[in-house]
Amino acid sequence: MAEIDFSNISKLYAGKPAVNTLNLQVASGELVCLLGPSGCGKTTSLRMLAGFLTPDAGDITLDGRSLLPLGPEARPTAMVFQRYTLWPHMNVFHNVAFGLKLRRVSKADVARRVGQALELVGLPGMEGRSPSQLSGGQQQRVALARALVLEPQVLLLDEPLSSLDAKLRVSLRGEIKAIVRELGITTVFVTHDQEEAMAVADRIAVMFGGELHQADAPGTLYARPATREVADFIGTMNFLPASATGTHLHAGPLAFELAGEPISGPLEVAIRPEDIYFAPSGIPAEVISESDLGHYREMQLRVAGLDAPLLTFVPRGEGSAAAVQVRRAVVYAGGQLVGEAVPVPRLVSR
Ligand SMILES: Nc1ncnc2c1ncn2[C@@H]1O[C@H](COP(=O)(O)OP(=O)(O)OP(=O)(O)O)[C@@H](O)[C@H]1O
Repeated sequence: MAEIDFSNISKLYAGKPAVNTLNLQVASGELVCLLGPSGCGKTTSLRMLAGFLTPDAGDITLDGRSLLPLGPEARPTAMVFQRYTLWPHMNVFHNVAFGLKLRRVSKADVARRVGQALELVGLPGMEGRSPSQLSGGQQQRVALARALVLEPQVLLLDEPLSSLDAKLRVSLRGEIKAIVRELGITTVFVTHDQEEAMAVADRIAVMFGGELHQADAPGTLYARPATREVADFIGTMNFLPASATGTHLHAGPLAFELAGEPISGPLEVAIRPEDIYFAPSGIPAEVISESDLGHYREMQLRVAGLDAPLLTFVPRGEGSAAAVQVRRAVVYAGGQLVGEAVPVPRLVSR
């Protein structure tokens, strides 16, 4: 078991909260990504969990026991940092073995565990190499082996892939996911890259300005962003001002039925670009710009009755027409999600 609980955690710098009343649970064996723009408090949260920073309020527990009285070295956590932090004068073996030696593990066990850890990260037999003889990706694998060899209950990853090139990032993130799954190790992974978070996480915790806005599975986060900020940050979104009467919503010529409590007043309807499609029976629209992005086309549309253009993604091979329809939308009041909405077919006047 290794269940983490951030309970009402706050951290202030010069009286300003870097993390404000964070409540977040990470289940045993779960991989949770902390995601958000620069300065949102994700690194501060991770460092409090690791013991490098002390919270000003709240508690962090592991399996119900507070971690706060323990220094970093006494916590059952191991961290991998953004920059390869290998000791350049030590070979791979000694880099990975370092923590075990501090723990007075026997020589034979050190050799066995280092061998196993290197195998796990795909670098078997590399013990004798010096860090300068390794690529960036290999160095980060060694850093991962150095963390895993300690058999921590909790693995902490602080932007571990951000100094690698794009292709390598994609392959290594897949490997990290597979390794932590195999080991069943509770993992907290900090990233500002939403695609990375979507690809690796069981759940993503999205933070803005020190506040947690939503912690959900990637699919849920994408389909039902809890706040307008999450909706804007994750993927691409069209926002339209709308008004409501009960469960009937209007955004210019678009009419929706809200699946939720009746509501009144000003709202915003948010529509993913891929949920806008060409349909001859839809609302008149004109393509004002278009870019071919390979597997799909991105189009700006001027839709009759709407002030702002709508962005749509059109799969390769699909044609366009002079009218559009909407598949689904999500609705925000005061920046908070109030529900999903489905379009009401437009009555065609004859
Ligand atoms: N040592 C410090 N002294 C003062 N302010 C700090 C300190 N460390 C962080 N902050 C502030 O706390 C807030 C949260 O910082 P944090 O590093 O946790 O954000 P982050 O989401 O990890 O950002 P990034 O992706 O840029 O690392 C920021 O406003 C930052 O400026």
